[in-house]
Amino acid sequence: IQPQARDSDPNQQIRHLEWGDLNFLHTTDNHGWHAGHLQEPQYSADLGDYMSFISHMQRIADQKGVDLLVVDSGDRSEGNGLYDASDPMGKYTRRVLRKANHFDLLTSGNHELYNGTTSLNEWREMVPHFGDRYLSSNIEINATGEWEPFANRNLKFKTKNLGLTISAFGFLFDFTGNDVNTRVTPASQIVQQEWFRKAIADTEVDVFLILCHIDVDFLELKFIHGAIRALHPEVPIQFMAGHAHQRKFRVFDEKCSALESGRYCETVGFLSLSGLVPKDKSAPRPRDGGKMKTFRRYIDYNRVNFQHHTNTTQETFDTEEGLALSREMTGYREKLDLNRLVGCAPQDYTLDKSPYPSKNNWYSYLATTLLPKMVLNPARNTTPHMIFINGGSQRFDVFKGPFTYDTSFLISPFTSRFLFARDIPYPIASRLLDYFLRDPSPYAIGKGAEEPRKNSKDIMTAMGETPSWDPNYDYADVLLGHVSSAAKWRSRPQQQPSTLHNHNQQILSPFQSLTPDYEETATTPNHYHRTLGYTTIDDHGTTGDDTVHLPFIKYPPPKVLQSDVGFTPTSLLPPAAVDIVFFDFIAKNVEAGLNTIAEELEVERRWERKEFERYMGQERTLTRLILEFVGTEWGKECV
Ligand SMILES: O=c1ccn([C@@H]2O[C@H](COP(=O)(O)O)[C@@H](O)[C@H]2O)c(=O)[nH]1
Repeated sequence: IQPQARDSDPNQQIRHLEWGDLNFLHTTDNHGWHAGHLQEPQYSADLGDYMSFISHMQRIADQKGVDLLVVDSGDRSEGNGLYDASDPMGKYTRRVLRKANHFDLLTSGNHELYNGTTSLNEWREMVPHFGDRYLSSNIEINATGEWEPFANRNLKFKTKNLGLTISAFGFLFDFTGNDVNTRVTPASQIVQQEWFRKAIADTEVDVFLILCHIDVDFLELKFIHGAIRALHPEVPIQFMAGHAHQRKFRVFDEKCSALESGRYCETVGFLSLSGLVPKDKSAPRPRDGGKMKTFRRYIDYNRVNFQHHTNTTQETFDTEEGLALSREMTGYREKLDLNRLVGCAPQDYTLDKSPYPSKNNWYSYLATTLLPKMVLNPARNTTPHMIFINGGSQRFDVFKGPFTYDTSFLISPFTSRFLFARDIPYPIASRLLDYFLRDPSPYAIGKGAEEPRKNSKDIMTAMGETPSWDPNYDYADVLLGHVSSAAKWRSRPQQQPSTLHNHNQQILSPFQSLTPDYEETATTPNHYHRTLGYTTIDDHGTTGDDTVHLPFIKYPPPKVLQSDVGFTPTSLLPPAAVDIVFFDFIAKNVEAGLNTIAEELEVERRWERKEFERYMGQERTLTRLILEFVGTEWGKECV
């Protein structure tokens, strides 16, 4: 744990783990948070603590004679000062991850590929270090003038204790925002390639393991599942998924499920498979033969929970390696000056725990206060303008109290530049937001619904080209929006709110009456403390989270926010034209939006991206602007 962080409340109710034959610890979308959450005790463990946890879990697995695999689904990059403040970015993050060397298997996310230097450094430093264990079945890189697989496409191996034969792959969703030095082949095409079909034709495999940076509800998983199931109706398939920044678990069939383990070092996913029978007759027989069973649990990322699950104490938990790694990260954080106090946030500003717009919402604060004050171009300041920011550019809540140099990266890590399109006729400009809201491009974080998904034509083509395609699949549910059994849980009959009480005998709000943990709440002994946290509902029901929490309400964040400067949009006399100011990250969307609207309004003018100009200097990133704003506007007396 880092010196500035605090341990979580030790008096919370924690659900246990059920070990199986093959067990997993899974992380995803850590985005550089390896030093832990300094302002949130519930997620305050760091990578050193996680290493100690892994070594105890490994000991338990060995004592039980079962297997444990530690896997990561990518997006280790971007989103925390430890990653973003170094030059080159990620220098220290990659170093500590190599030193920890704790992954049995890992793969890449989209954030390893947005920036060409990031993908090159990942390929140069991480891929050779992890060797065969770094899996990437659908990414290629051109680092030497030739395209080559980014990492190992498939790994077949036997587990240490039970000798289970695993065939593992690594997939990224159909991502298109990567730099030109990488290319991503859609999973629907990979499943038809010779090498993949040969690999899955293997009849010795006990478990197909698909490590992927793909949300459990994305169509890509159905393609992979369908391709394997067509050859192996009975062999277990396990997806270890990522990207949506949520805790999710989805059942595909009796022997196939997908676990997604949240984000930002808030969650370690635990999954166990029991009832596995190795095809290799010389392998030891697992004790618990019989029907296959899958168990999942989302562990809150803190030392108290890690100790609970390993039956250790403050005195017996830490390993030498874990402590050394924590110290090393403390040193890097000091070197990067991450703890420097910049100002004091006067209140909490949240991305999705308060409605947009409202006074506690960070996007609202940006739109009304910060952007108009900080996004400046002396030559154009007197021209009325609209500033557009994609919602996904803002990554984390601001907490009341110390705002450090590190915080600026947690909130807004990207280096996008401000561009502008000058003198856009108001009738066109005023329709842009509506265009963005209708556009399926990804403007927000990990939202499946917003990624450009396949249409029915693509699916029919793929089905036609794949003779062994499983005709029993209901593809319509993907096209219409998947309704998993979680929805059934949500809609099951609830007790009347007026009869509900929490453990302190306070009447719960109607919203809380919807919380899945209520049944347990009613029987929870009074001495347990409840903190706000995850109360996940998934395909196995309502008890996936290891810590029994009170729920927080989540509101939809804006896909794109608009800040109007120098005019009042409701005025009867709007300006004839305005400047449109935006991040270069959405330049192509602005171009498409302007042209689509112009066409709709039968205006002849068309715009090209090369006409867009710099609104501010290259170094004036939003991260910098936030730092300057906080430093001058918020004061340094934290109460
Ligand atoms: O340079 C960038 C890169 C990404 N974004 C935003 O992030 C999301 C994707 O993040 P995930 O963690 O993979 O969900 C993308 O949709 C953008 O909204 C950005 O703003 N700038």
